[in-house]
Amino acid sequence: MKRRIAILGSTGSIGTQALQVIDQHPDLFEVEILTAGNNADLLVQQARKYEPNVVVIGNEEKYKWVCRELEDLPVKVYAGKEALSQVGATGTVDMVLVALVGFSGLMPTIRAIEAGKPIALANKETLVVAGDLIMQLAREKKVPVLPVDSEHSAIFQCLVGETDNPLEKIILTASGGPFRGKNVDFLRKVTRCQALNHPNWKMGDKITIDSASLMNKGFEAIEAKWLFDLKPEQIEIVVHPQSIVHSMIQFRDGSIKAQMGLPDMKLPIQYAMGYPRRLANGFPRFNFTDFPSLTFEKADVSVFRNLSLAFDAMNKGGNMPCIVNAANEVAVEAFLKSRIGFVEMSSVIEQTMTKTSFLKAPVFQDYIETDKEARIVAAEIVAK
Ligand SMILES: NC(=O)C1=CN([C@@H]2O[C@H](COP(=O)(O)OP(=O)(O)OC[C@H]3O[C@@H](n4cnc5c(N)ncnc54)[C@H](OP(=O)(O)O)[C@@H]3O)[C@@H](O)[C@H]2O)C=CC1
Ligand SMILES: CC(=O)[C@@H](O)[C@H](O)COP(=O)(O)O
Ligand SMILES: [Mn+2]
Repeated sequence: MKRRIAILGSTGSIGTQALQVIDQHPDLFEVEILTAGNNADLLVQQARKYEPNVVVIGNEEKYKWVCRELEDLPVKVYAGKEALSQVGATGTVDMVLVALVGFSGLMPTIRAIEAGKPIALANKETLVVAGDLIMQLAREKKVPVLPVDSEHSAIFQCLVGETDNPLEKIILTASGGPFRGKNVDFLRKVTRCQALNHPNWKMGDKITIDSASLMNKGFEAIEAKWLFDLKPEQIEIVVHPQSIVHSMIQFRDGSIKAQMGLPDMKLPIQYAMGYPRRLANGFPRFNFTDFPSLTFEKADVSVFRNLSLAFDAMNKGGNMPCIVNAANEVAVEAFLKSRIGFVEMSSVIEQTMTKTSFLKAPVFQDYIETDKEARIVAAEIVAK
């Protein structure tokens, strides 16, 4: 039986690569649902090629156009936020790949878990915002949350066969982004274009800026805490500019296991979609002699302050990571629109952390309220 996949965010970097994985394995996977935010053109092209049962366009103004373009196909078309949240829970879906960006991934993930659907999770912000709630719900519903993020997929792969061996720590690798080795004065002047020029990965704009500011690595630490049930002090960050070692785990005897390969998201996407099987593929192979020097260095948190802000939030707990996520989304958008500079993103986040109501033990509705409040606070700081 083919595994029927819902791809939430099919028009993005992860979504389009997931479709390339499916192209490699037409005998194993079937596209059941595709969703887009604004990119109706690409959604329609994808729907014509993969003939899913359902498509959802986030932007309701494009609903009629998508309906017209697909009227000759037996595809159900829906639009809007509520449809996006519900669609993963559809009965015919076997697995939901959450490839949405930011807070928008939270509700669809919750609804899919509630419906008992295995999750392939690319959307790290969902775990940053409400990792306690998501993992608790997944345990209750006995639903696997399979990491797609390359570092977490690496750790997950290293953990296979190690259930009785507790971890001493994990070592998350960071490329260091386009500004590795630069100082704050340099960062003050960087442009949107420079920040979007990631050295190793071609990704969506938001995560690319997060990689440049190292917020991505801070978020990945929080993501790892929840996925692998770790204490903050068990999470180490190491800058590895070649992005070949995707991450490592260290056991109590000091032994370290690493997962390696070329920087290509199709592998972790395929691993999650095919889990527990490793599927054959024709993706390019890593060759050691092409990379005679794999290097490792410390992250400079005095320059890349977002990394320590994320660790502060993880240590503080409660709704603080949710506050940081909201502030970061506002700050990244403002930077991309050239309303604030690169370094100012950290100030917006830091101030939002002190000005938004802190809750030690938030419940679901608190996360929704916190997200709203923190966005207002951050937007006011940006406006000033
Ligand atoms: N790209 C990568 O290599 C990696 C990404 N990730 C994570 O995966 C997630 C996706 O990243 P990436 O693919 O790069 O992002 P992209 O920006 O490339 O794609 C995001 C997708 O989500 C859709 N979308 C965005 N906002 C909304 C919204 N409000 N409502 C409905 N749909 C929306 C977009 O639709 P449209 O374009 O049609 O508007 C698009 O399909 C992120 O959480 C990221 O951190 C993790 C590891 C690696
Ligand atoms: C591909 C992937 O998983 C990204 O999250 C990647 O980690 C970004 O690179 P950085 O290490 O520069 O953040
Ligand atoms: Mn990653």
